[in-house]
Amino acid sequence: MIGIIMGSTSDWETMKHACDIMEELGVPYEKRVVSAHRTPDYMFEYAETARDRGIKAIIAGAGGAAHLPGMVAAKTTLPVIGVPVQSKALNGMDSLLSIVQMPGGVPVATVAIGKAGAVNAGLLAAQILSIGDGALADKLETRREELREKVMESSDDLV
Ligand SMILES: Nc1c(C(=O)O)ncn1[C@@H]1O[C@H](COP(=O)(O)O)[C@@H](O)[C@H]1O
Repeated sequence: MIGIIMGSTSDWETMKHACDIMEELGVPYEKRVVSAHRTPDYMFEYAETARDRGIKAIIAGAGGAAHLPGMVAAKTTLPVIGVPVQSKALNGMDSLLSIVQMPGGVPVATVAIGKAGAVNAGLLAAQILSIGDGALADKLETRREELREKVMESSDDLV
């Protein structure tokens, strides 16, 4: 199971794209609002209990002072994938820089700002799971092949 968390319901517009990937690939997941700033004790509990609850990787999205992915990573040794949500004031540069510059020893796999990042976070989590799941690996291969075919055919649109 994959844990998908976000700092606020206002991140849902972005983070739903990670959930869509889970649905598409048939990967079980849970989605929760968890905030390092607003619900610090719950964030600790979530991160500390995640492995024992069967979570295999955590996707954490946040915007602005996006400390959630890093703080969750500080409290678990599960893989944490950070999604920088596009902020209004600074277009997500603040989110990106808050997530990506982790100190040595506590990694967060940071993806791109916004929707593409959320999609890739979902795919990366699935790819991690696919190490021990051949059926999921096959689904990921099929998805790649479809993408390749779509791009090959897209040359015809250049009129
Ligand atoms: N960056 C964080 C954290 C955190 O890092 O723990 N908690 C909430 N937030 C972010 O605040 C932004 C504005 O939130 P509101 O829309 O609720 O005011 C959101 O993008 C959220 O991720």
